[in-house]
Amino acid sequence: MTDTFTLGGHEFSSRFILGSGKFNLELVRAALDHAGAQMITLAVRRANTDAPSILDHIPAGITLLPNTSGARTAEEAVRIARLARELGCGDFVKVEVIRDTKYLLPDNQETIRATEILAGEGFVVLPYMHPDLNVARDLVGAGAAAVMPLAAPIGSNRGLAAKEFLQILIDEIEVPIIVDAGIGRPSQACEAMEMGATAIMANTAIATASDIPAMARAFRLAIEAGREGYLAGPGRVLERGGEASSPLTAFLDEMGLDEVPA
Ligand SMILES: CC(=O)[C@@H](O)[C@H](O)COP(=O)(O)O
Repeated sequence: MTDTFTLGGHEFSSRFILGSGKFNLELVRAALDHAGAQMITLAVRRANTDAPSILDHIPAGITLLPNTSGARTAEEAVRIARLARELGCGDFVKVEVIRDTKYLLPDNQETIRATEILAGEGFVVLPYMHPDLNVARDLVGAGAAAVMPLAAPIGSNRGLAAKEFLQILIDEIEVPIIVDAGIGRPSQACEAMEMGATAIMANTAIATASDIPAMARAFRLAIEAGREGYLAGPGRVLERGGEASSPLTAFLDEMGLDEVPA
């Protein structure tokens, strides 16, 4: 049975999504051919101005995820999302509302407002958010199809800085959790998947690698390994100072023996 997840009625088997902060054709090709991406984000402001458009290089069958990057308020995000739809980019939208220009952290409150309006207009809304349980619940209540909490600031390659809070969302929120931003290494993507994330969005880690196709492939393998590890149900971890055990101890216990017979 294939292990898939569904967003807005579309089924995805790939759990890697290419982000669009740094965008070029080599990266798009690597994401498709080596990372197996089935969804690629697109900054609408670029789709609107680039000549030739990056849109010409995304094959049919790949789901476009236009984002609202550049928006500083809910209203601006809504306007960008509507423009994306008019440009023929489909009904998916990644809501990004960012007022802070230093750390590029999302404005959770404006993101909730934009999500509510766009979900009401029939968009499949995937909001980029700072990982906060109350906000995630509000986003689900506002109609989000998934939530996209950051792992660390965008473009930082710093990994799972928000790990504790991501785990709370994974444990408590019923829509897919797509860990976005800051994932810098395949091992970090693997760890997020082992924690139970639904999928990973990454951009900078691959875009800034020395060998882009090789890093794209490494991400695919890491995400698949993490997912398999999660599904396999990782074994328990002993508390520090806990009693160590080995297969031999268990065997001796079963035999009712304290030590190996002479
Ligand atoms: C919010 C945003 O722009 C992200 O989608 C970004 O594209 C991915 O983050 P990284 O560049 O840190 O991987």
